[in-house]
Amino acid sequence: MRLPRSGGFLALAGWPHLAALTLLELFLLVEPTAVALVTGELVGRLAQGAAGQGPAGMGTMLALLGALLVIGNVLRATSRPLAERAGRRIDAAVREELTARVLALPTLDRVEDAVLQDELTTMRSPLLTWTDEGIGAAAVGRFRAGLTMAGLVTAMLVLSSVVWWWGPATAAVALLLGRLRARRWREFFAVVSGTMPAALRGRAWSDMLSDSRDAKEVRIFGLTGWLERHAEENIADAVRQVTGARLALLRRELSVFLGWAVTASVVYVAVASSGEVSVGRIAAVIGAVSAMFVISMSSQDQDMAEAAAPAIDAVTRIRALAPGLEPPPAPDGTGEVALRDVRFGYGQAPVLEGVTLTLRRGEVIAVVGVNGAGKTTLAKLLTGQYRPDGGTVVIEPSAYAVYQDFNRYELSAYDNVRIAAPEATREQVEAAALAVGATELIERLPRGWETVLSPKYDGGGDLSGGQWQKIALARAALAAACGARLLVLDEPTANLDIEAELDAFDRIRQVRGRAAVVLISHRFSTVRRADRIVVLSGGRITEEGTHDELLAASGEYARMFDLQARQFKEST
Ligand SMILES: Nc1ncnc2c1ncn2[C@@H]1O[C@H](COP(=O)(O)OP(=O)(O)OP(=O)(O)O)[C@@H](O)[C@H]1O
Repeated sequence: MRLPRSGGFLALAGWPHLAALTLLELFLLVEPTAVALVTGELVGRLAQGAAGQGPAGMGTMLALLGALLVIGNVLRATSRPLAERAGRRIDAAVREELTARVLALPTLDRVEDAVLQDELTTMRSPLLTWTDEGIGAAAVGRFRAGLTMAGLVTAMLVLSSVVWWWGPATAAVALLLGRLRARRWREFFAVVSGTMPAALRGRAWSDMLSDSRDAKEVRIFGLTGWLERHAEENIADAVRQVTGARLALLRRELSVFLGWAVTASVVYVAVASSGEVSVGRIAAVIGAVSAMFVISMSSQDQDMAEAAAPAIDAVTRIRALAPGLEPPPAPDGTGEVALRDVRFGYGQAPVLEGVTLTLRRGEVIAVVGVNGAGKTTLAKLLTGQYRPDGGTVVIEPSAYAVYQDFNRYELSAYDNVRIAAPEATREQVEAAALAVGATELIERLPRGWETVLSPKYDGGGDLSGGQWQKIALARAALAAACGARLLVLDEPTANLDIEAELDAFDRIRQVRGRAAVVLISHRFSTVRRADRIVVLSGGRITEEGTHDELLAASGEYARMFDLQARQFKEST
């Protein structure tokens, strides 16, 4: 069942490559038998010469043999790079296709899907394929393995020219031993695949030892020994299983080789006792048996296909898992982004239920609620990263969001801001930084705007949590300046001190233009300045209004506000 699938991958190498590879491989497969035939003929004529009949046509035969050997060696040297190139082209095409498929997934929940992530890990894992180019190498390998049949047929014809049944009999043994060997390799790779989860777990543990993000806590809490123990436990178990399987494979390989030795010996004895007098034919038969042995046993290509089988299966499943979805509904021309009676949950239990919310252009809406109330989920629904389970969300296509865990790109400060609107001009980028008060901190960096924001780079710099948030706010300001109609700010100022947060909030208000701003924050000093405040509780919007209206209503908002105000007074 695997053949058509790898055949499908093969086409990705491109027809010119495949045609060149086919011609070259066919020549190389027929070449050992042709060399055997010409050598046999040459030896025969030499024997005739020794018998006094004169070495007729020796020059031509020698030239032919020389040409075969030279061309064979040149093409053999070309064959591997050509096959590798074809394999790499296939890998590149598969990567491109899968990346496009995952990027085309309209919602984040599909990308986060555990099954999809597992399949992607399996597909990429060099542990499975033992090479970075597994699928390509496998598809080309299987193709080359198919071509070996041509070599087998040629060698078979030579053997049958002496005694008709020798050819089919030897070829049958060759095929049988080849299949046996392939099955052993399949068993071996099944063991390797089985150890994948443990090996990946072990790698995850050991990655924590060297990952710079984890290094701080690993050292502070003295976790090195603990992590090493877990890494070793998982990896040692995987290595033990693979080593055992490898030893078993070696033993079985030996028996296959012995099988061949016996077959070759039988043919040689049969030739010797057949009364065949032509030295040339004897040499050709010996050459043909050797060629058959080489062809059926050098099945690395076949092995490669076995190794990559799980990766090929994973790609097939990813293709099935990640079909395109209908695009979300676009704004209906009223200029309003809206959630209507929305229901959403990550699993069985709903996180949001019956949520209806309309955002007006230029309005600042604050969303408040206790931890886990569903504020971030609401933000992700608004920007179309999740699809609701029920109700409708009208998505604003030109939205920009800054989440709590916004990306800290290992790029220059300039690119870290510009990334919000890659088409922005230098003036716009600098104006956005100025608007949120980030200019000074950027200009103080070792190379100013060109400083890479990562200490991993020579001349790179790092920023404090609050400074990073100013970069993220500059992105939002730039997006607004470049036409974003919706800004979602999910706790973008949590690391700023109160004064800096109020200042940042005022600045965002100033630059928002016609964009609606959704601000998620736990700080009521900022929240109270929003045009409208919604309270999320138990998955529903329980209160909605201005700060004064909500205080007057004496509901949950008023309670949370009082609590925070009291704490603030007590601490000052
Ligand atoms: N990717 C996810 N997969 C599964 N459950 C999730 C996921 N993200 C959030 N949740 C769950 O959904 C609920 C709402 O989470 P959400 O992050 O929206 O809350 P929040 O109000 O933003 O909380 P916080 O104030 O702590 O940031 C929580 O119970 C959380 O555990």
